[in-house]
Amino acid sequence: MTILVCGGAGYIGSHTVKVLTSEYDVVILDNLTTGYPFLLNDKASFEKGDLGDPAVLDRIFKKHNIDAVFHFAANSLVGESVQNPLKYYKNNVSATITLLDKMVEYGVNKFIFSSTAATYGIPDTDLITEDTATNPINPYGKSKLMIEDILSDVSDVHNLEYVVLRYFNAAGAHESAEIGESHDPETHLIPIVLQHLLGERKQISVFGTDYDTPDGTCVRDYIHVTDLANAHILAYEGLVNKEVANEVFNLGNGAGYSVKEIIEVCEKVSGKSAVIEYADRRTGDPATLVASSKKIEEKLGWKPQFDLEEIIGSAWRWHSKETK
Ligand SMILES: NC(=O)c1ccc[n+]([C@@H]2O[C@H](COP(=O)([O-])OP(=O)(O)OC[C@H]3O[C@@H](n4cnc5c(N)ncnc54)[C@H](O)[C@@H]3O)[C@@H](O)[C@H]2O)c1
Ligand SMILES: O=c1ccn([C@@H]2O[C@H](COP(=O)(O)OP(=O)(O)O[C@H]3O[C@H](CO)[C@H](O)[C@H](O)[C@H]3O)[C@@H](O)[C@H]2O)c(=O)[nH]1
Repeated sequence: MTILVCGGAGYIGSHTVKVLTSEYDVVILDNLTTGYPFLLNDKASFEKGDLGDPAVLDRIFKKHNIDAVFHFAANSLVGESVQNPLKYYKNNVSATITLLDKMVEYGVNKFIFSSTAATYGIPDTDLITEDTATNPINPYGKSKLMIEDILSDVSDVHNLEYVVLRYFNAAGAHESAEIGESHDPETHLIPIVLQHLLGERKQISVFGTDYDTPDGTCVRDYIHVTDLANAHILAYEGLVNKEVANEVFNLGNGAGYSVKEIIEVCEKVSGKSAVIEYADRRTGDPATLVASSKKIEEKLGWKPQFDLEEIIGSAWRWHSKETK
């Protein structure tokens, strides 16, 4: 079995490739716009190119006997998506349509799609299930929901089966500390706090202290990147074994932690104290986003293996190594 991983030189894609290569042949397609050569895996073939380019896809589908596509490649900065919506609709929607078109043409009929909690917008519940209404409030979340809708329509008339995985807050690094989270600019809380504790940033800003949460700061559901990687493999095997088809699943730990709590755990793990600036709210941040992942537990037996301290511990080992 050969799996094409679009975006395999990025954060979550590279961790999934690491798990996948123990059992499957892997081809990575990446244009290295936000991914890095050092995240590429020696055991996988690498095709440099853009998934919006039909000629690149022709080359790959002719050269490799692809059985399934895992699609991580996207732009995913919420603020940037508001400033530059066309970039998001072009890369996240248009390029994905090109990919789906070529999959249909070449008869590649299994697809695992990276979606996001941002599809829910500002939900009116504290525990989000897949039945919670989707109401994205920025072009990034909208672009992901558009692909979810397109997948549903395409699978009605073509031989294409898919699983949509809506990740909550991906965090942590591989246990080897060989790969970990690398974004430039980094906007995610945990790497920012750890980079500060390693002396790379003067201070950290807490965006908003007046939310309707126990300590006034935003609550999120942090999920280890290896747990996300494992969910992809279960989803793929579920498609192959006909246990699931054309389903949407949340992926989170089911526990919410506030920004203040995250900083405290980072301080505990690192043994260092943070310099904190309390700042205004960041536009578009919902107060609380916590996932119910009961559906994927019941249908595919997925269960997260890592708790918050393990997530932050693995990230700390990665960032400490990266800083040396
Ligand atoms: N990081 C999170 O917390 C999070 C949460 C929810 C959803 N997601 C989704 O998960 C996926 C992976 O996120 P990540 O944090 O690993 O991002 P990332 O930026 O590290 O990885 C994306 C990869 O895709 C590549 N890429 C982008 N556009 C491409 C194109 N047109 N052609 C070829 N390659 C292209 C980039 O070079 C990069 O290697 C994204 O789809 C993102 O929207 C991430
Ligand atoms: O320097 C910082 C960075 C973040 N935060 C806060 O920490 C929380 C988590 O922020 P992140 O940026 O780490 O994560 P988000 O919850 O904003 O983003 C996650 O969910 C989004 C959808 O809601 C996207 O899917 C995104 O890729 C994913 O990481 C938020 O309340 C944010 O305001 C700070 O206080 N200071």
